[in-house]
Amino acid sequence: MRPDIKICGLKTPDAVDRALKRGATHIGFIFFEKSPRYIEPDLAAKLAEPARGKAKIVAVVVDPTNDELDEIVSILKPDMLQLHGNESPEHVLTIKALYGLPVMKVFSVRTADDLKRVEAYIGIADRFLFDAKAPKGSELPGGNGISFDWSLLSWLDGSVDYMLSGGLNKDNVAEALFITKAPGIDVSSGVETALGVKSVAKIDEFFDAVEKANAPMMASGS
Ligand SMILES: O=C(O)c1ccccc1N[C@@H]1O[C@H](COP(=O)(O)O)[C@@H](O)[C@H]1O
Repeated sequence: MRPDIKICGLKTPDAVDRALKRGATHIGFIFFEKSPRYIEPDLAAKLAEPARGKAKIVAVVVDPTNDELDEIVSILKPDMLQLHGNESPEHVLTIKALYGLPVMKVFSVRTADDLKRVEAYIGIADRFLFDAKAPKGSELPGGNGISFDWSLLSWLDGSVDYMLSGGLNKDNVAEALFITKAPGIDVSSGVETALGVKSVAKIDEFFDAVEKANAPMMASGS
């Protein structure tokens, strides 16, 4: 089965259109002001309109205040919140109770120990997202185009529903899927020509690579 595919950090109608045409299951908008992918909620709401009912609209936030969430949720009306900061299990529960939206909680991974934190969120977060740890000095908690050791995910309980992210691109996504069998994948900088600039050609190449990786094996010699 093809994994869920999230294209994140969208800022233009052509990139949204191409992601939807290629069958993205999720599209993400970044509400972290230091990011080159930051977007105002009202522009995100306009861009998201053609996606409603076709792909899940995901609002990506980092240790958000209730005021920030009030604004984003009321204007964008997302289908899901991606919590990309250090939100505690209690904070995740509070956010879910306040907004009634499913939450994808992000974990930054460098070693197997980083996966131990997941346990405290089981039954609380609706989905998990595993990203690489940001390099020292980076202002961005995500969107750094860096991968982690995908084999670490073999330590996860098989029932954990997650998306894999961090430095995925057309050249490595097949290997990432082969190693992890991830039920979902998420890409941002891997489909950009410059920081924050999405490329429809690169979006196409990414989907082509996933489809190729996912195609049934042809019986050799037949
Ligand atoms: O993309 C950003 O600028 C960003 C900012 C703040 C939090 C998350 C962000 N992006 C997320 O990072 C991962 C991986 O991105 P990449 O493919 O390695 O560039 C993805 O989940 C984005 O949602």
